[in-house]
Amino acid sequence: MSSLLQGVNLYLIGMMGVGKTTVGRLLAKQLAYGFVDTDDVIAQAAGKSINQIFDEEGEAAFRQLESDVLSQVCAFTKLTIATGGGIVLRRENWSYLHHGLIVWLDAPVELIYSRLADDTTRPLLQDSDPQEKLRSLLEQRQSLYAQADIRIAIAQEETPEQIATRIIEAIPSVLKKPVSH
Ligand SMILES: Nc1ncnc2c1ncn2[C@@H]1O[C@H](COP(=O)(O)OP(=O)(O)O)[C@@H](O)[C@H]1O
Ligand SMILES: O=C(O)C1=C[C@@H](OP(=O)(O)O)[C@@H](O)[C@H](O)C1
Ligand SMILES: [Mg+2]
Repeated sequence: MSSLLQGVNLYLIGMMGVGKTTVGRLLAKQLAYGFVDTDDVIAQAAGKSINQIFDEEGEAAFRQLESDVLSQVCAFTKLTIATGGGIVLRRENWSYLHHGLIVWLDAPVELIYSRLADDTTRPLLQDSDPQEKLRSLLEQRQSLYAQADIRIAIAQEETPEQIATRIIEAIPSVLKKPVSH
């Protein structure tokens, strides 16, 4: 698979809680790729948590940092990159994402909510009705996520290992060269 990919980066996109960070790390290992999580790079560079960045600088400043990180990582090859759920919002980010293969991890809001109900690290979910907030974020973003090269629909009870395997199995179908006439 690594030889088929020829070093092309894989970008995982999708809603918060869908498993981009968890699956991305496994996927990188399986492909002998490096692993980057854009949120981790942002937090390390800023010297504070994502919550603190949102609190102290606001979402717009976070989105700028996110674009800056993405523009830098896309210069490298052989990476699996777990993005933050909102990376799809800025048009300029798509020009970076399209340097590689874009994989959308798609799961129902109920599954995501069951994972994040007690989570305090997602500033956008610190809301009086987090499940409704997830619903409205997904509604705003669904058509953007759908621009990915590969969609992986995630069912309840699927392990991160099973999801990583399904991604690897889906790659050849999008790497096929078009038939020349
Ligand atoms: N396939 C899975 N099955 C069960 N729990 C999972 C799975 N993938 C991720 N999780 C858990 O869900 C939470 C969110 O996962 P994470 O990888 O941080 O998602 P994202 O990066 O998309 O926000 C974490 O607690 C993680 O351990
Ligand atoms: O959906 C979003 O807008 C966000 C998702 C988070 O990352 P994960 O998708 O890894 O949770 C993080 O970037 C920030 O809290 C904003
Ligand atoms: Mg993540």
